[in-house]
Amino acid sequence: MTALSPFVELRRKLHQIPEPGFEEFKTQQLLLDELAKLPQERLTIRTWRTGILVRIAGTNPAKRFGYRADMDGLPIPEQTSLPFPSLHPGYMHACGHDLHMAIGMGIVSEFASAPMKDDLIVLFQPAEEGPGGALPMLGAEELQDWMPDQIAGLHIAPEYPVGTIATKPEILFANTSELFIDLTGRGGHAAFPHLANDMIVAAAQMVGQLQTIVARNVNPLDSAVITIGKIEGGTKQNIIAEKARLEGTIRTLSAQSMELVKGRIEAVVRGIEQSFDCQAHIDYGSNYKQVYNDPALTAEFMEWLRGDQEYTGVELVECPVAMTGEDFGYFLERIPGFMFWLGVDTPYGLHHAKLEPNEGAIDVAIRTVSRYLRWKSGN
Ligand SMILES: CC(=O)N[C@@H](CCC[C@H](N)C(=O)O)C(=O)O
Repeated sequence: MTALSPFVELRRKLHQIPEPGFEEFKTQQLLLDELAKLPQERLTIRTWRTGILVRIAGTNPAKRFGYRADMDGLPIPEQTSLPFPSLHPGYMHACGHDLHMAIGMGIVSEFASAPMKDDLIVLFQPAEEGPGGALPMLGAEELQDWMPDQIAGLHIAPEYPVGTIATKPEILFANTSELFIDLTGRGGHAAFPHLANDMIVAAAQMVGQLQTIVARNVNPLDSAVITIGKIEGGTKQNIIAEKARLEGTIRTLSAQSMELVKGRIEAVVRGIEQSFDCQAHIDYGSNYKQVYNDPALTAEFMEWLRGDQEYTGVELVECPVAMTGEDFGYFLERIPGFMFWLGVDTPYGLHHAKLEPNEGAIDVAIRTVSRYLRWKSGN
């Protein structure tokens, strides 16, 4: 039996301890323990909340390159057949952040042993799935004197084969806003609906009406999504529900469409309040900026990948924009750089309980990002 790469082993350990955003305590400790095993001469390690910032000093630095990996898991009960399943009931690394961190550690390890000319800052960032760690990390005191001049990040892509990298210049991922709507009416006996205001019926109406916004209000040549991923309401089958809560997310390609969609949501909610004689409260939770890849740097990276194919073995795909969100958009708003998809070849999509990414992608990413950074740094 061939030995596992240390970064595949690390991914498996991380996979077993998925944690919610800003509660990545065990994850942070595991990463700190792994960092402590590396040659320390060029490393400086800082923690920020549950995140970690690592500087790998270059041999003759003129620039600072940045690389970011996100850390949090999702509230999904795992249904994979993996021999190393989540040990945290109801939580799973179902968005690949376990691979993202293992790749980040592989990149630190590469440059800790054989530094490049320039400095490298590797950021292990909490809370990408929510409430968003990128924006507060950018404002963190710990980052200010290490702010990168250029930054990159990746996300696993179930639909591409291992060995594929997919990206594009300009917009890659959508603008996002979370959406929480609380409805309060009047509860009562199931047999006397005329004496109550049923918030289950109001919530059901609301879901249907919200779906008309994308179909009827957004320009069909633009793109938007409203997904309600969770509904809560009621206490028992023969009690009319006094309260209901809808939880969802809004995605748009333009900032203007986000404003339009929010305006229409508010109109729909006001209508429900009137027609059901109830109170509604909207909370937009956290909002992420679009992921906008720097056109020149992305084109250069794509060109480099094509030229370096015989060494990296990577197949480059110029992909379409996706309606996924990523708080990495905040890094890209401040620092020129790009994000790309990394093929992990698995039939189940992101946020699915059966997601089983092919771990062969870990070494592909470490090798490719390291080679690219050395090339950019001139060694
Ligand atoms: C890559 C990915 O799946 N990202 C998440 C980001 C979530 C943002 C926020 N919590 C929201 O739901 O709007 C995604 O769902 O796209």
